[in-house]
Amino acid sequence: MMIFANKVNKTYESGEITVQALKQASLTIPGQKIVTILGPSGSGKSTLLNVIGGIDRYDSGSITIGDQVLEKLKDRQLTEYRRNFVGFIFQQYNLIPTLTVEENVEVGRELSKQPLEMKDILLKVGMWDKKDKFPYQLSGGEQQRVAIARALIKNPQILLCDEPTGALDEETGKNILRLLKYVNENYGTTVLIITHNQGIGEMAHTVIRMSSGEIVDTYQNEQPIDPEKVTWS
Ligand SMILES: Nc1ncnc2c1ncn2[C@@H]1O[C@H](COP(=O)(O)OP(=O)(O)OP(=O)(O)O)[C@@H](O)[C@H]1O
Repeated sequence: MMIFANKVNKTYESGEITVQALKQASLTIPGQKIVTILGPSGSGKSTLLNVIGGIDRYDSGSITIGDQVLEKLKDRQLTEYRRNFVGFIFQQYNLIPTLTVEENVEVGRELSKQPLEMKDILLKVGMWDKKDKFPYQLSGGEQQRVAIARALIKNPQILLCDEPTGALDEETGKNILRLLKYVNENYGTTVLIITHNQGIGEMAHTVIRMSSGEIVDTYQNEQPIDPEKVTWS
């Protein structure tokens, strides 16, 4: 699903301070790609992900996802868009501690109109044999696999990942990147990955660099490398 943003602006007001988190941000991302968003802390990466994902509204400009123009959607339609088209993955996994692996993933399934099969998804992420465990009984990498399953079971067109490997060591992090690549190749999902790790840019089809709310650079990798070969930092 194609993502198209044109001159998007977003400001946050907190007290007397105004922060312009997105300044005239424009980009075009063809469908079914892996895209990484690089940039220093506070450069607007999460804000960009949140407006694309329909978590947050923007002040001006336009975002088109497939055939939906987000600023034209009413709140209820934006919620529907988010539920049916978008999966989110965060650094902190955000699993519900009192629910098992399967129950956590069920939360994602119930949100969607066209969910995938529970067993298929848990097998794909390698968590079927641990479906009755609780989050505290799992390693960080396993918890992130469950979070990915919860996002994937919705069968989203777009998977938005905010520092998905930020809390993981190199080996576990690369396993998660391999899983994201698998998802992109086998489900045709567009995968957007925010990262501080420049090396992750090498496995993407497209790299977007942000600074002070602006998209300063976008480039394509002719030959994205395998996640195993990513330089970790
Ligand atoms: N809800 C909010 N209220 C007020 N200011 C905010 C809010 N969210 C973000 N900001 C500000 O907007 C700017 C961009 O923040 P954003 O989180 O998008 O940056 P980022 O590049 O994702 O940073 P990081 O890498 O640290 O997560 C920052 O100056 C931040 O303080």
